[in-house]
Amino acid sequence: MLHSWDAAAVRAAEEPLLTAGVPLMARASFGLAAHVARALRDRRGRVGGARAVLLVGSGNNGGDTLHAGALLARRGVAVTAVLASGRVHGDGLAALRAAHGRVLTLDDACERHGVAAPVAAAVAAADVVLDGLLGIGGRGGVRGAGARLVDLVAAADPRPLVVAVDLPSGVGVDDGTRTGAVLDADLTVTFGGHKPALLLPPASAAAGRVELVDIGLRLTGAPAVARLEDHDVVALWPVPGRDVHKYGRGVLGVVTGSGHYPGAAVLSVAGALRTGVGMVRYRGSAGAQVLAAHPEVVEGDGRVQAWVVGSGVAPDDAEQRSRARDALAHGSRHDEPVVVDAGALDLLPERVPPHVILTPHAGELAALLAARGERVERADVEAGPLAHARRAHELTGATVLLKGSTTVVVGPHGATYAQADGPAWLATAGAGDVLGGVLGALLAGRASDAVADPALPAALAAAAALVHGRAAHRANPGGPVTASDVAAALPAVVGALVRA
Ligand SMILES: NC(=O)C1=CN([C@@H]2O[C@H](COP(=O)(O)OP(=O)(O)OC[C@H]3O[C@@H](n4cnc5c(N)ncnc54)[C@H](O)[C@@H]3O)[C@@H](O)[C@H]2O)[C@@H](O)CC1
Ligand SMILES: Nc1ncnc2c1ncn2[C@@H]1O[C@H](COP(=O)(O)OP(=O)(O)O)[C@@H](O)[C@H]1O
Ligand SMILES: [K+]
Repeated sequence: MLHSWDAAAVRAAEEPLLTAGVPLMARASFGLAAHVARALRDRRGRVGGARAVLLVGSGNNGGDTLHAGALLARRGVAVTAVLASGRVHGDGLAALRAAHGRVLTLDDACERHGVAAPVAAAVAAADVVLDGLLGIGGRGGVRGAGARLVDLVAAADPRPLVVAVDLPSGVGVDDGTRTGAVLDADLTVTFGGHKPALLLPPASAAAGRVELVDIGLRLTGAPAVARLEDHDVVALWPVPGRDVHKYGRGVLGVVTGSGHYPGAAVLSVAGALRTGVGMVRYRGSAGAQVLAAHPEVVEGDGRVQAWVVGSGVAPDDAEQRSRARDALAHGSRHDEPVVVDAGALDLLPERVPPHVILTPHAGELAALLAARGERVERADVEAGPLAHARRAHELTGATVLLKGSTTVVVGPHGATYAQADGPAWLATAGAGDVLGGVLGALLAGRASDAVADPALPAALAAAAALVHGRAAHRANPGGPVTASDVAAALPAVVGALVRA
């Protein structure tokens, strides 16, 4: 599992080490210089003779950058530091000057007249640019001279390699927001531990590849945001024991699809069956289509361990909405986890337990919040997925899985995941219906655990997103997929993950 820690946790871990005189900045800058040197070697065959530009802000992030620049200068790199502030890290600046690095400043005249010619020339000639404007001390986006530097580098042609120091400057460190100018990096070299912005959308898209430099921090306690990796899945998966029978594996009740959208029922059932479940009981108006596609499904009432409701349930299908409402009420009152998707999100009671899991996309989450009196539009959710998923969790009590290119999951006790496992090809109609089925199958298999441990539904939701994304890759590596292809790829993905 990949963990990330917020700025306060990182500072708390740094403090005793700094008091004890541990040279954290030397460790950070040494690791940074080593990664930059490797990237230069990969790109141009050798380190010596390369040209580097350092964008240097007023804090320790700029200090790391200046020290790394000094190390690179001693390896034969022509280093130019551009100081975006009149006040920069003194030791770092002295180290760079001692290593014969060049230093350019953006004085007041430049502030008024744009970026000075020597700066523009240095950026145009650079093989690599190190973004050390702001680190975990950044508040709001990059402003002033720094913002002009960001624009200058972003427009450079050919584009130099961009390395973000600790994290891309100006992103919301703890919430993953992106305000103002942000320089998209090819590589981020982060110190001590990942920061939430490196996992959370939309900021995570600016980080590029992320390398972690161990500077000896002891980061303990719960991470701010986690990301499941393949090897985490097996511990969460309801792998059947030798003597299990179908009812013991879990029965999933599915109330999805409608006259308008029978395909959603077929796809949600496909997701569940191919993830592995003892039995699917289908209730609803698309029974004929479901049975034609999946003869193993049982239609009608009967005992279930978990539910999936809402995918493809049309607003004017009163009968199917009433079934979904009943299932939701029953599941939230009893020990039956419920996945609530699409057409059932507006049927949610005021408060529900965390074994009710909402699976909206950004537009649906905005509508859910707006129905609860929040002034939110889809664009707001996209700009701050974590904050809005959290708000929905606080308002409803439900675990919230917010779909997107990176899927964000929020549950109780701070359980937070950000999964980025699927290709962009997965943005296709019906893919969300398959995901609902995957999650439903997992919950049916672990129903009593998911009720007993309020944080488990969030972990299972993250596992469902991981498997769903992997299945999209496997269905057609590097190319287009249909939702049916994704479902068809699930058994092999699950098999590979639980055998590993
Ligand atoms: N404390 C240490 O010894 C270590 C710190 N490290 C580095 O230090 C960084 C944190 O350093 P700092 O706490 O000095 O903070 P930063 O370097 O992130 O920046 C803080 C400075 O930027 C200014 N600032 C904040 N928001 C701004 C904005 N939007 N526009 C323009 N200026 C803004 C502040 O007034 C302050 O002067 C980490 O990200 C990491 O790179 C690492 O070297 C590890 C060790
Ligand atoms: N750009 C993207 N990259 C990767 N996955 C994506 C992207 N956009 C959407 N997805 C995923 O595709 C699925 C789309 O679901 P959804 O929007 O509910 O579609 P539908 O309602 O048609 O099934 C979700 O699992 C979502 O996380
Ligand atoms: K930075």
